[in-house]
Parts: sequence; C-alpha cells; structure tokens
Amino acid sequence: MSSCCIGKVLNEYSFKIESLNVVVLKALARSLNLEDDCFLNQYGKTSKINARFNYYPPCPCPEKVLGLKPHGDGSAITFLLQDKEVEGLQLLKDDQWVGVPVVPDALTINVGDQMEIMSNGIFKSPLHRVSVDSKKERMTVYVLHASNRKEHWTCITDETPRLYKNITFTLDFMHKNYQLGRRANDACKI
Ligand SMILES: O=C(O)CCC(=O)C(=O)O
Ligand SMILES: [Fe+2]
Repeated sequence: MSSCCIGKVLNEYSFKIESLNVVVLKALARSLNLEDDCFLNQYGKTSKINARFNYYPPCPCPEKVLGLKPHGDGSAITFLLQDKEVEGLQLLKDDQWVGVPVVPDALTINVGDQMEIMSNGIFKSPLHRVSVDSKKERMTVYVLHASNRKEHWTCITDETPRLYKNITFTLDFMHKNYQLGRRANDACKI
C-alpha cells in the first residue's frame, strides 16, 4: 500500500474510532446513572487522538524479553486492533498475567488512566504488558483518546471523596512515569 493510501485509510479508521469513542464514553456514563455527555464534556477542546502501529519481531528468547513492559494506558479509552493470529497482550488479574485472546476483526477496548481518574477510581485502568513469540511476528494498531484538560472530576460525592490530585494528566506525564517504571495514576493518588 502506498504512503498516501495508508494515510487515507488511517484517517478513515480514526474517524470511525472517534464515533465509537463517543458511544463508549456515553455508555460508561449511563452505566453510572450520569448524564450521557458528562465524560465527553470533560474532554473540552483538548481531546487528542493518537494512532500507533506496534510491531513485535520474532525473538529467540521470549522468556527473557517483553514486547512492552507493564503499563496502564495514559488515555481515557484505548482501541486496539490485535494481530489476527498471534497473541501477546496480557492483563494482570489477581496477581497473574492472563492472555487476551485474539478475536479476528474485533477491537479490544481498554480503560485508560484518565478514565480511572475521571471516574474517581470506579473504572480501573488495568496493568498490561506484551509478550513476544519465538517464531512469529506480531502487529497491532493502537488508537487512543486522551484529554489535556486539568479538571476531570465527575464521580466525587460525599461518600466517595476525591482520590486523585488536581494535576494536568498529559501523555508526556504518563510517558515520564513509564520511563521511571511507575504508574502515572499512582503518582496522582492523594
Ligand atoms: O500491542 C499490544 O497488544 C498492546 C499495545 C499496548 O498496550 C500499547 O500500545 O499501549
Ligand atoms: Fe497499552
């Protein structure tokens, strides 16, 4: 595919994911009996979409090497189109790494750190990592929606006081913490 075609396809894909993002954010709000737009409104005009192709080449020592080290996504929501055949994504559940199965043509939708903060800890941003395969390469397409806004507080009540500090949670902030081996939302906890 030529670079012009890739750009066009990616642009189209991002627009489709953008509409899906609206559906998911509204559904999450509704599930908490909040106004449909309450998470969307918190994005304001600073909403950002990032797309990334992740390529994991075969690795002769998969037991010693990770494709991506453990992290939480710095987004509100992440949409991942997994490789059609090769598994690799793992979630930490009850202190065990659990593989996320490949479902061809399905999207894996992940809650990110910003949604954990916006929901005051109700929706958790799971810790995940990527393993590599000794024989097969793997490719995934990752699109995230994030906000650069400072105020993101929806689910604070007298019974559930604010759990996170009032700081601007940018993707840079997430990456700085990632490089230091820390979770950005842990650094935001009060
Ligand atoms: O490639 C994958 O399966 C996951 C990628 C991921 O977690 C990320 O890019 O943040
Ligand atoms: Fe991730």
